[in-house]
Amino acid sequence: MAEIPDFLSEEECRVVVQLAQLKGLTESQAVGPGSQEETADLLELTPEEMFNLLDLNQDGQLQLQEVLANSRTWDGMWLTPESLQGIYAGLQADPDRSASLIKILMWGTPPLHKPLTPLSIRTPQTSTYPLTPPPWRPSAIVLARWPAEARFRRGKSAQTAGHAPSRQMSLEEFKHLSNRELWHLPMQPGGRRPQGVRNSRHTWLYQGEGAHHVLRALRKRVTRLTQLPPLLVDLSEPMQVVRYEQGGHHHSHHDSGPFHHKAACSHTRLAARVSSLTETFCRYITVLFYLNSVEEGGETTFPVADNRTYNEEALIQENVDLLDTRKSCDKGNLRVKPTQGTAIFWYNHLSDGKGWVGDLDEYSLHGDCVLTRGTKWIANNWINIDPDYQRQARYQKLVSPQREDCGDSGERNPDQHTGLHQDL
Ligand SMILES: O=C(O)CCC(=O)C(=O)O
Ligand SMILES: [Fe+2]
Repeated sequence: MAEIPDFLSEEECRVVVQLAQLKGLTESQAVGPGSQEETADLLELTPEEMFNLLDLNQDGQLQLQEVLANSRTWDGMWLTPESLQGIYAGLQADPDRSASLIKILMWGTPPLHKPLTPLSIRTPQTSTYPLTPPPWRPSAIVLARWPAEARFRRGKSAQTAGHAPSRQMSLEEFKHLSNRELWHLPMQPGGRRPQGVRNSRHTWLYQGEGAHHVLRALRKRVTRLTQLPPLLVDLSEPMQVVRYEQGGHHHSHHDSGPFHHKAACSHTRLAARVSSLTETFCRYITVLFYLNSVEEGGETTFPVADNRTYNEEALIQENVDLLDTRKSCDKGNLRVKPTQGTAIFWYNHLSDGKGWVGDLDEYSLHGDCVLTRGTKWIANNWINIDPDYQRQARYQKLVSPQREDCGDSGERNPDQHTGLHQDL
């Protein structure tokens, strides 16, 4: 991780904050105190419409697999194929796990998934991409309730094929899950409403042609900082601006997902020409700007930075959960105090050794400590690169054929990409 003081001027910070306010900020995570009813109201879908959306093969029955395939949850979390398989197996073996599953699927916060460590849920993402379709939200609940409901029949086709019996649900059965039930959220112990992975508001600011000159200048500066080809930076996500109020926090997470050939990257999904079960953000680099100096709390924490080994189990030990930034920020290895104009940046992936993006760097785990006084404004610039070189190349070709001369599109031998990856 590198810290760069005065990466932005005071004036630039002010402009970015104002542009974000002008655009309007939305709740970063809808699951949170008081949000349940509001979200239910927002979703204007009849049970038929919802069923139809979930019924991917349009056979008039909802297979468990179809619900799993739509298991995108709040806060943009996607489950890895391994996790899905684990959940699938877990559901069939032990229906009583449904209560914990609700927690995982709804929040994905490590403190809440403790009872389910064998399932190895490890893909909490940071934020909802602007295009996230709301209809997927209830699917997590449907899935969570799946084993608990007595109404499900066993899938005939799976049985006759000699596989483990799979359950499926008809529209009539689906309708029995009333709207209230669909939106049911379990309380935390003590009757408290659930706390989200993240407690903030955010918006997205486009930085391409026609955007405010400050935003465009920042994009250019990020290009110079990362020394990546401009096209890669230009084709990345827009700038995300986040505002935390007092009490705001963001539990520790990875900005990018672990790489699976079976999973598509959100940004190259359309070009991937594969129907994949899961999708993940592929964010090679994070550049985070502090837009104001924070009065108290709100540090960015890197709980395992510089650790010699990374062990997921060791993150949660003896009542200390290093991932819970509400409780354990003081136990992490590295904390950065937000200072206006400072940028920090880090790689979320390792090199594949051939000059391209490799595995997720688990040490890039980070979060935001609770803001104890004042307001905190930050902005994120994520540089998206698909660890699958051919998919990235296809994507670039598809979205910017006129820019092939930039030297980063077209089919090339992946072994030849020396110079693109910047090692720490
Ligand atoms: O607010 C911070 O300091 C960290 C934010 C973060 O990690 C994110 O938005 O992904
Ligand atoms: Fe993050």
